[in-house]
Amino acid sequence: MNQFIMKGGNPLVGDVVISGAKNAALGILAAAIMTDDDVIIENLPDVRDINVLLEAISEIGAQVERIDRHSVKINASTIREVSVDDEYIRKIRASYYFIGALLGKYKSAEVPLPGGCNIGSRPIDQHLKGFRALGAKIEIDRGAVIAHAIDLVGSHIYLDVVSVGATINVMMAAALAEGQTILENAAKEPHVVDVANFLNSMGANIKGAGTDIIRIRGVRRLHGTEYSIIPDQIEAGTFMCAAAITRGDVTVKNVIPKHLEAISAKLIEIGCEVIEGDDEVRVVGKPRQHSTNIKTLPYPGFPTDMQPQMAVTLALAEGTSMITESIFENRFKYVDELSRMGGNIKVEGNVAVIDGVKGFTGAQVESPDLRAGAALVLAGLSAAGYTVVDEIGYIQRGYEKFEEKLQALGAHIDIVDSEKEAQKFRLKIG
Ligand SMILES: CC(=O)N[C@H]1[C@@H](OP(=O)(O)OP(=O)(O)OC[C@H]2O[C@@H](n3ccc(=O)[nH]c3=O)[C@H](O)[C@@H]2O)O[C@H](CO)[C@@H](O)[C@@H]1O
Ligand SMILES: C=C(OP(=O)(O)O)C(=O)O
Repeated sequence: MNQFIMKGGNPLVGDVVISGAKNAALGILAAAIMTDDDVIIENLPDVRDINVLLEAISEIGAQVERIDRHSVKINASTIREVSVDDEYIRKIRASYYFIGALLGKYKSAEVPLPGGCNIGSRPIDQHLKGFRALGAKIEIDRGAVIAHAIDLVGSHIYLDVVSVGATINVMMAAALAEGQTILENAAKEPHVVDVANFLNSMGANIKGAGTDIIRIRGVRRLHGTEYSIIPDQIEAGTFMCAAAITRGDVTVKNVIPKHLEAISAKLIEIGCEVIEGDDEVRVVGKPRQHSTNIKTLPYPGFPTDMQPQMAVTLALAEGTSMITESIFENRFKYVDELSRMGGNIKVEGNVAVIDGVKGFTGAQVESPDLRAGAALVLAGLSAAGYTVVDEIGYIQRGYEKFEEKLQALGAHIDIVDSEKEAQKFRLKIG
């Protein structure tokens, strides 16, 4: 029963080095099985979802060699089966990337329907529509997607909704199809571009990633590569909000400031100082921060994965803010937990109306999902007294050594697994 325990009130001050992007790494690791050569991947975040995916890659017969905590060598020439399944892989979202990767390479895949955070209904109809357009036969049988093709042939595919997962998945399968695929209404997220760059470094011919039309000319085979993953936009944004929430002064390092523009713009709007460098962004929180309105949108809009952290920031700003969640309908589950700490947020449909309060008070709360959990930790860091956040497994799916990075910025936070340890923490902090 691991929990985060923290005593709030310290402004966070200092530098934090951002890890590799989880959501890019998940696509890249799956794509790494599309060649029989060695693939070396660097700047992998050491988080649970990545470790689950690596385990699954090794279970289907590929060789996975850890070079160090953040690098891995994969050789998939020994893959013996195209059926991926275990109790952990069912729980993560990115298991769906095995469909595109295996279908592209072996023209056959059997993968359980994906899990991931329970943030709304998360269909994969657009992924399947794309695979079918490439010539695959798809069935859903006993909770698994079963996909087969004699040959994959390039096609013109229009995605009905902008989907990160469908864009990456179809791009992977099309990379080894015959002829050209044109993917319209594609997602433009930095991780889509990173997976495309990775595939191109393996010999794929993908043009236009980062725009809404991606052209993929299929190649016969992909070769080995060495590739370093981009920094995590959402981890960086989370620490930027931590600076604002605690009225601190934090420089997030090893980032691509362009990827953070939507977040920086909102922090500037509420009165924070945001100073961009080449590969760092410094956020200086101000005693008086004010309200604003936000609508989550596909990139370059404001990311849904930053919505809870920004809501906590606005919950401590003067005035009334509105957040419209337009991607996932069930992403306000932190609201009840935050109200235990004194937050004043009302949700109607996909809109949260946030009345700023002067401060939070510590409480015992439960993390409902990954980003909501991180947001509650940020709330606890500003709250008077002690806060305990339960169900931290969600948070560990996507944040590497969250407590250590926060401690280095001066936060009083730790992980404890018993009341005795919690008591020890309280005695130490006083
Ligand atoms: C592992 C990973 O990278 N997860 C990210 C990915 O999730 P995920 O890939 O699940 O999200 P999508 O971009 O696919 O979903 C966007 C919207 O499209 C809808 N949709 C999606 C696919 C489909 O076939 N049909 C359909 O209707 C979804 O319900 C949602 O409303 O992008 C989300 C949006 O940036 C992020 O919140 C997640 O962190
Ligand atoms: C929602 C997220 O992850 P997943 O899609 O894996 O559930 C996330 O990274 O915020």
